[in-house]
Amino acid sequence: MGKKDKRSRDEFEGDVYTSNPNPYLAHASSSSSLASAPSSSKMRINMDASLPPAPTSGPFAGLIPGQTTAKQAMALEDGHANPFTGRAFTKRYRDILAKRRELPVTAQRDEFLAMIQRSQMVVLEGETGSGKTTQIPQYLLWDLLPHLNGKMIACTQPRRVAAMSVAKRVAEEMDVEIGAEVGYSIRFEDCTSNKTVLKYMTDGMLLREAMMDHDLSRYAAIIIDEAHDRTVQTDILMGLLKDLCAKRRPDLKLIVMSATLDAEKFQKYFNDAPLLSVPGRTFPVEVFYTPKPEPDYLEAAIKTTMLIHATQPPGDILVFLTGEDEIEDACRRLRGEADRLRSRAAHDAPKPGPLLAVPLYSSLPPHQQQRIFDAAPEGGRKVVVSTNIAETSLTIDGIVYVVDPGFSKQKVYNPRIRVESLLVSPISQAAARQRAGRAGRTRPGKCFRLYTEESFDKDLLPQTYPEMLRTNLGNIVLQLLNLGVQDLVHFDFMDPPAPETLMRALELLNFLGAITDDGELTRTGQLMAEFPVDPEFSKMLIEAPHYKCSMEMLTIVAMLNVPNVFLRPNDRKKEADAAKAEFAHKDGDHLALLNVYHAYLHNQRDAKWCSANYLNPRTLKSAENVRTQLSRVMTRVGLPLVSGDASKKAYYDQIRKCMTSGFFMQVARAERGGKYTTVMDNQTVFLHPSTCLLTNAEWVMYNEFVMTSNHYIRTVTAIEPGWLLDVAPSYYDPKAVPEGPARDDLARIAKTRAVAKAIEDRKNKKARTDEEDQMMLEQGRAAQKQGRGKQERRRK
Ligand SMILES: Nc1ncnc2c1ncn2[C@@H]1O[C@H](COP(=O)(O)OP(=O)(O)OP(=O)(O)O)[C@@H](O)[C@H]1O
Repeated sequence: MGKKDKRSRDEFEGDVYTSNPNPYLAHASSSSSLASAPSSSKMRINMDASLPPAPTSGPFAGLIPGQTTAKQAMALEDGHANPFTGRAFTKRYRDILAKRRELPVTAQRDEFLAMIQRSQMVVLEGETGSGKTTQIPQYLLWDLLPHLNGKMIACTQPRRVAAMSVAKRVAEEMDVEIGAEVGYSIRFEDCTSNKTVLKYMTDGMLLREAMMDHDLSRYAAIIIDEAHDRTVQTDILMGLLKDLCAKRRPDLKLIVMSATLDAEKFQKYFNDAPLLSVPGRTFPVEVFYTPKPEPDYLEAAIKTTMLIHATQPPGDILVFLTGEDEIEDACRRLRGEADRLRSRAAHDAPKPGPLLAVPLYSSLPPHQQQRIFDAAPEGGRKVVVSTNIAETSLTIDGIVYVVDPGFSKQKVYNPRIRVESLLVSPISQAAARQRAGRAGRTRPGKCFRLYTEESFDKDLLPQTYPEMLRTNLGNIVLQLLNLGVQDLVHFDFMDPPAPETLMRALELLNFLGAITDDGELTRTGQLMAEFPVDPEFSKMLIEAPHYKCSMEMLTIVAMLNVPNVFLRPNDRKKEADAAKAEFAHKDGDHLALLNVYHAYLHNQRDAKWCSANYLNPRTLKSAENVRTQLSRVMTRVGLPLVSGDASKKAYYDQIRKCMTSGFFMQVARAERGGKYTTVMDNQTVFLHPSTCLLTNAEWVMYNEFVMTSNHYIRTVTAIEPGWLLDVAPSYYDPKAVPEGPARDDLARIAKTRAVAKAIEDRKNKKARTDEEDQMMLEQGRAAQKQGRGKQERRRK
């Protein structure tokens, strides 16, 4: 038994600590713990009221939370039985354990523990594959033993697929069932139980939990992984947790893990927290560059992949592309090329093996994403073609080759014209290193960069530009307000967003009725924050019962929150367009989406029916899933699920009007020559060629602004300008609208309405006066009659 251990034993058995070097226990008040101590003198007493007494028997006997040494923990890991389950360790566990002990991070287990036992916050920087994501949470688990006080350890990931797959790996490493001691939580899926002590989750899920419980009291420690990714959610979590640690949870441990050399910036942000650098990686990765720039990265990626397949020793391939359509297209082409290669192989030459091409992108349902872990075909190869969601934390066993064209789709936001778009842009050097790091995890690897070395050095930014600085903040501001952060201007952002972007977000929320003029969250705002979608969509859902179209709005919002359902293969564009026209609605694309969804259900979700109609069955399935989740939120917050009468003329008007209540800021008016002008920002735009709109609508609302050589508006529906005055009277006060035909129209409608109202008022007033005259007349007659009656009676 170690020295520390012996001392703890002596002090714990029936007595109170007198001196405690552990900051985890340091803030405890002795009187409170004494008062709550059981009378038995044999009971161990812990000074921290938030921690239960450490056990005197069983596998964890003698371990004091926050004081465990690596040696003690490793002795338990090496033991006969799993201390968590009581079951004997399996052979597979021991095999994996041997490999884990070879990871670079193992050498620094003691150093890490000493740091986290001394300091509330630690920044950890390590090479890809050094063991951060899988090992550090387990080190903490053995140290804090959070199960002893019913708390958990959380490890956040920017991406769902990583949270799920790492949790599964760690459950295997700990020899427990996934969902029991080790679990994961991602949007729309919670795989945890009351046994869970280590939870991998997306940063977005932890933020949602923080809305319910501002102190995150269920957690003993939180690890923010892949902090260098700098997603908006990660940045907000860092700000919130920093504040929480300082003000309300001195007992909470916080570890921020990053793969890059930017660790100093994190260290500084976290009040000069100690830094642990983990050098070294698992296996070497050889990097190759192209001698000259490639004119078409997609073609180059396919060519390189086929070349590897035809000439390189066994091993699977991971190819990075930018989006769903491109990936599906590449998978089809790779399958075709591989088949051709096999059929063309000379009789006497060795035949290249079969090739399994698997796509990976965020909108694929989770079970389909899991296909990337399928084994390669016998004697052949697996190629995973993925967006940058495979860039971090993922280990796909068998990947030896990485093909990196150097691009990804990135958000860009222009607050001046309030347009957010996804643009294919060059990745950063840090992202390129991450990509290369997907090889060399379970054996040595090779990375083929489809750009020159000079380009890597000179053209790629060292770090990924924080998402916070290039995104629309509407949803984030709503979340922060719901988390109780009132002073957004002074919120401790690592990189504060541009004031104009923040102002635009506040303006949007104010016009949507989510916040007051003083920036306080309204009841509508609180309801809006419950929905995991952009504020315009949640506003539509909240307004839906008023327009008697909750069911329709759920469908439309769900369909707009999944990728495009319409397929349009290059060689069958005409047929695909004809199939799409069958679903068209004269008033626009949103109603066409409603038609598609109804037809999908009517045809029993049949995949064959989908492909005959050029619809993507996977996307429709996702839409159904999103719709279910949203309808659960509506029910939970008490919004009635009502529907109108589709045979009535007003039915579609009500739906369009409800959509306008959310998207009134995205409206354009027709000009001559098929052009439109956005009403408030005066941008000239065209209807996207994909539109189903069949009328020459003068006024339209749109969902997306697409920037190419021309500016297009996509997913468009005809609206009445008068609705704008109904749903957003102050935004569309004609005085606030820029001069031009739109303003003239609105002013004319406002004036006509004012005149009509005046006439109505006068009519009402006249009706009132006539009514009053009539009443007085009748009263007079009655009085006369009464008077005559009296006279007669008197006469008699
Ligand atoms: N599912 C798995 N199958 C086989 N080996 C795995 C698996 N997951 C992890 N490993 C092994 O553990 C090593 C460390 O993985 P881990 O995810 O902890 O690294 P990391 O330092 O967090 O890297 P990164 O920052 O790139 O995610 C891998 O390189 C690999 O050898």
